[in-house]
Amino acid sequence: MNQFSFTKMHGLGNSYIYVNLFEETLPESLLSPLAVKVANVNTGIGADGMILICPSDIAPVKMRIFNSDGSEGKNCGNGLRCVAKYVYEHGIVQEPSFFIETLSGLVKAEVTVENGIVNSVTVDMGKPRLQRSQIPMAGPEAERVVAEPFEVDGKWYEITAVSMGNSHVIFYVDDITKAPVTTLGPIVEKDKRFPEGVNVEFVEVVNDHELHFRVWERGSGVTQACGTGACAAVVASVLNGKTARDKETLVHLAGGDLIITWTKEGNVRMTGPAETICTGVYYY
Ligand SMILES: N[C@@H](CCC[C@H](N)C(=O)O)C(=O)O
Repeated sequence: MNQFSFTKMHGLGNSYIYVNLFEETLPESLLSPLAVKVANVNTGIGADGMILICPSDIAPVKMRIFNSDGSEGKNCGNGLRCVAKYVYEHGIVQEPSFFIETLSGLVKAEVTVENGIVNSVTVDMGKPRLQRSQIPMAGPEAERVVAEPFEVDGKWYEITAVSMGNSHVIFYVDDITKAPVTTLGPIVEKDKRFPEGVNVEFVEVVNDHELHFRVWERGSGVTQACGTGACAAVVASVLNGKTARDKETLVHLAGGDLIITWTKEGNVRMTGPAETICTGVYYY
């Protein structure tokens, strides 16, 4: 029987099984099936997926994220904060500010430390990608998708699409408690107009610096929080004239709050917590 050591961590209830590939070796062909297995709440450990903390040629560390259905995501905001906490607390990095490589590029993390423990992380998530071809979404390539009419099963909605390295589509709702997360979410996730699938977010605007947010994640379904999704929601809200650019926006997710700013320089900064739940050994 094979085995590996893991750490289960979460950012606002968005939990993953973290495997330190500085110390462990996992065959590439098993990564996707292992993510499905460890994520299973009955027969595995139980989580929204699996995240690998890997050596990198261009940064001190690289993150790879697998959703609970085994698909590989290109970015993960809550995962980045947890990876930052892990590598700092395990001495893989010594400075409080460092780069992390993702499948969609480099991001910069800054950890806030108290008595050797990281309790908050700010990640400069880089610039949102707004052209339709960058989402990617079917239609005229160079255009942005902002308040665009979108039909599902004979009903019309307005959508805004944003890539934070991974793809997001935002629907505005009047009352977040009535958002059709589990009904519209899975249909839109697999809609053919999004050839790579999409993370589906529902947003209620509270005021020009505060949003309520719920998510149906590509490959994982309902989660308590999605960091890249919250960043995309803030960008979408600026594009739709609902919140202000270069001003902190408080995003209320099911699992807690994130502070996000789309700066005038163009980058999106996200600040929030990262927590360790437990460590253990998984047998497969
Ligand atoms: N929970 C994440 C995003 C995880 C990946 C996503 N489901 C995808 O496939 O793009 C976050 O915190 O950003």
